[in-house]
Amino acid sequence: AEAVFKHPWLTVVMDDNYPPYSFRDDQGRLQGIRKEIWDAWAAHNGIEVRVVATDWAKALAYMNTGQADVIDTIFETPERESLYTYSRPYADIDVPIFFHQSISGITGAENLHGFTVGVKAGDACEDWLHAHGIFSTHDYPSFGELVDAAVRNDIRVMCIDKPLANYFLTKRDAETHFRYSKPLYKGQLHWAVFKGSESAFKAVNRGFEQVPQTEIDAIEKKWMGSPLARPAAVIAPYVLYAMATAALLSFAMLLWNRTLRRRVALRTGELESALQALKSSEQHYQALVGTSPVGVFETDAQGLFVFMNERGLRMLGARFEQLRGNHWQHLLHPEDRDESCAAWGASLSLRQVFQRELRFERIGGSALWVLMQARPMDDGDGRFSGFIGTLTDISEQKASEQRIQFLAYHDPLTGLPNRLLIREHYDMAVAHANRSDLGVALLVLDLDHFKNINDSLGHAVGDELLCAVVKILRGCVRDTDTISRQGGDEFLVLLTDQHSADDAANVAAKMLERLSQPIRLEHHELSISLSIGIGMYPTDGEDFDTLLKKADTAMYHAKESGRNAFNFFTSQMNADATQTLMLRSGLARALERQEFVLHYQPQVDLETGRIMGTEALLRWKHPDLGLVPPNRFIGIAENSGLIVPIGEWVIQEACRQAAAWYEAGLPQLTMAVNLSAIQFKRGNLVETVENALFAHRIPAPLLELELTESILIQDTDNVLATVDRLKSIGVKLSIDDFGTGYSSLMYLHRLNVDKLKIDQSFVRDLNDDPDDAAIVQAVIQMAKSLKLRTIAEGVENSQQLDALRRQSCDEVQGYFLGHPMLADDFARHLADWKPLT
Ligand SMILES: Nc1nc2c(ncn2[C@@H]2O[C@@H]3COP(=O)(O)O[C@H]4[C@@H](O)[C@H](n5cnc6c(=O)[nH]c(N)nc65)O[C@@H]4COP(=O)(O)O[C@H]3[C@H]2O)c(=O)[nH]1
Repeated sequence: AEAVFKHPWLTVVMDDNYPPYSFRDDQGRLQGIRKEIWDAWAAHNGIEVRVVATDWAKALAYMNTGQADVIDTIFETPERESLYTYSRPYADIDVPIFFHQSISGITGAENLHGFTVGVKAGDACEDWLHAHGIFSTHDYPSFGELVDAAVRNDIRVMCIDKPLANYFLTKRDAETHFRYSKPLYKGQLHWAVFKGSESAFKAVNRGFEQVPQTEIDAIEKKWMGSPLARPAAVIAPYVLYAMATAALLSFAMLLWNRTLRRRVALRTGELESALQALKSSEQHYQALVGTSPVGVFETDAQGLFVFMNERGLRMLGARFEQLRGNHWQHLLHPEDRDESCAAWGASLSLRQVFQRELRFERIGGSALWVLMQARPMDDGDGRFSGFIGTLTDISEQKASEQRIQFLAYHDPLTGLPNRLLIREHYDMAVAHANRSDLGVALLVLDLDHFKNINDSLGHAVGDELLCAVVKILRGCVRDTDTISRQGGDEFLVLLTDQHSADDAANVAAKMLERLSQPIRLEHHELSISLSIGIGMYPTDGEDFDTLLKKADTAMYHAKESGRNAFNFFTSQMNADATQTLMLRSGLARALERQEFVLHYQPQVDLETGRIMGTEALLRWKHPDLGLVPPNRFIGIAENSGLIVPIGEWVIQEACRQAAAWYEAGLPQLTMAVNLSAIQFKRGNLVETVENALFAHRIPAPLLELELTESILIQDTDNVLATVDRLKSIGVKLSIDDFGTGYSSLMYLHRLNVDKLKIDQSFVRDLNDDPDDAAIVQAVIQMAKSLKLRTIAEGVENSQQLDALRRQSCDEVQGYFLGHPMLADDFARHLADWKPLT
């Protein structure tokens, strides 16, 4: 040994602060396992061992400067590997991070960033931390001081060998203030010699072989209570508790782990089979939806389509790209939109199933009837997530329903409404007539001798004829009227908006006239006539059945009176209608037959009291009816357009008469002539007037044209233009019946007229009705402010005349001053006239 070692003794250097292996007691004496083991080594080998126990850094320095043969209580680290040859380890040491209990979550080096880690200077842990990227370390000269700093809270984290920490913390009664992580690494305690001192190494090893194991075990047991292989046993009882708890915990953990694993396995199995079930149910669902005979769709919470199966797409004639992101309500047929949207809104707010028959508009625009059923869905958290539903095509069902409905209300042969439907239409027409103060006519039509055609030519020809008749009848009525077939050869016709019985008579006459032409069928040409009975609402009855009965009676009268005729139920109407017919047919030839004549009514200037003008009033000397007043035929003439040539004749004749009077030596008079609205629309009014004035050399200002308000309210721009042209010729213009219309005031400032004619309805009660008096007064004042003259018509007595004079009316006209009379009579009237005083 002496040759092997530097001296005749063995120098062993070690840490003096590494309990329980090596440390100093309160008196400063060296104590611990390693000291006693080296004592035993010395005793068994007869070689002195000088143990130099000191601060670890110094111990290293002592060794490295060659002052010791052996260094003990040393850990093997990579840095030291090249320096020493190590003995087999004699103890396993955990090196964890100890941290203050207020800190949580430190499990290893990865959590140490941001902390200053306390270490003992030169300790292997420092090397380890640096190697693992932790450089914020703070060195303490000894483990004791490191622990003291931690107990003082100077540092809160320290890296320290577990036995040491336990030893110092227990000594300082601070073990419960700290927790520790799992070991950063496990250190192993060795003794070592310098590399190259193999002989020394062997000698020391051989020396240990001399020491019986029992003795070594005894030493360790003395300091630790159990051999060193169980290092924790050395330390205070709490460590035992901790270890027991840890053991229990790890057992519990194991058990829990195992249970957990089993549970996970079980759950995984469950999930896998659920997934499998889901996959197959998804496939089922896909197959079901794909082959479903109904449309299946899904919307999101906003009502936008997110899915539609093939069938649904085919029904709608769409590709899904055309629907995606579209609100389903955009597809609704406009007529169904409002109600369907309201019903949808209600289902949504009540979270109820939506079910409704409605129409969609296909992509091409055609209508599709569907039964739509949709169920609101939620997203599992109770939030509405959209609708899922079906669309069943019910177009065929609807078509047959409509067909049944149609047949319930229509005649299958002609497609005309039957009696049920015309009855409904009647109620609507009556309601409308009441609102607009008009009448309704119900006509019963029966084809004369239709039975003969059926019997001789067969039912097929009869049917063909009926359809042809319907076509002709349709051409005689307006769209708002209704033609209905009652069966056989009988029809009903409902005429709406009837101003008078004349309207109905006109239609009936038109029907008779049109049907008087032969009807061409496929193989035959047939002549047929009609008998028509007319009932008027409200004159003849108010309810449908009463009116129908009366129209029926009237129809039989028409048949009795020789067929091919129409008949009103009321005798007066019959008479009127007959007369209208006569007038209509006679009017066309009245001009050429020179049946018209003008009567003249004087107009008196109230300032002078003289007759200064006359109004030409048309009369028709009917060969059968005698003298017909204009109110009976002007309307018919206007309807037929005959008013244009008749009106032209009036202007010519009035001018001719004015010239004749002038030539006969009568004073110059203004000649007032009435114009019809139709003359403004058709015909060349301005030219007519120019021609007449020119032909008879009448100064234009002597001709006064009377316009009615009805002229002024239609086609205003044209009327205004014509009025302007007439004015530019120089003729005078007056507004007839002023005050009876409603728009006259509006036109007054735009129309360049000369005179207002106060309607006789205001004059009639001038002295009895204060309202009329006020109106007359107002019209006169307004006219004055507009610099227009006024003439009051219908003056029948002196009281009216006086009142008008008091109100400063300019002119008067009426029976009191002279009835309308023939030209010769007028000339005499004029000659006999005594100016008013
Ligand atoms: N109760 C009563 N009536 C009086 C009195 N003085 C005159 N009359 C009547 O009142 C009507 C005045 O003519 P109007 O307002 O232009 O109303 C005229 C005019 O609008 C129209 N009319 C007459 N002649 C023509 C014409 O040549 N062409 C056009 N388009 N319409 C004409 O026929 C309407 C009726 O003419 P007439 O039957 O001649 O009826 C005339 C006249 O006979 C009176 O003191 N008391």
